[in-house]
Amino acid sequence: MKIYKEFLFDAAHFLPYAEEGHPNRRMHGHSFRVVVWLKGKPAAETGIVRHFEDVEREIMAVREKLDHHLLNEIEGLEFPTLERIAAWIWDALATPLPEIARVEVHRASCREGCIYDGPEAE
Ligand SMILES: Nc1nc2c(c(=O)[nH]1)N=C([C@H](O)[C@H](O)COP(=O)(O)OP(=O)(O)OP(=O)(O)O)CN2
Ligand SMILES: [Zn+2]
Repeated sequence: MKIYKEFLFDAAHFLPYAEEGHPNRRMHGHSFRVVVWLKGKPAAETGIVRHFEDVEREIMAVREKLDHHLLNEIEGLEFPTLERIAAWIWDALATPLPEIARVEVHRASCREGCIYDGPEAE
């Protein structure tokens, strides 16, 4: 069974590999919506896979590191594409939430997104 929790963040970034003069190379901002999925068997005694309070605490700690930051300045996000952001969030949550099964990062304004099912699914 899978459960999910969403969070939103806003951040600035630029894509250093873009051509000189390309808008992607200039610093700009986006609003992101992230969906974190956890997979497991609900415990017989509680009926839950993982308490949403635990999930909320961990994803808010991650959100704190991303929201209103320049993503390029964050270690591991020097090339802050949707793909890198999804993998970075996975890596940040994999230890505290080992039931993690998927990270979705959506950028609604561009109708774009990325789904990452972890390193073993690559
Ligand atoms: N595969 C990917 N390609 C691109 C990514 C990415 O993360 N993965 N990111 C970008 C840039 O972030 C770019 O800003 C997105 O550009 P674009 O789709 O042109 O959207 P806008 O910046 O115009 O969107 P707003 O509506 O202004 O938010 C490029 N490629
Ligand atoms: Zn961008």
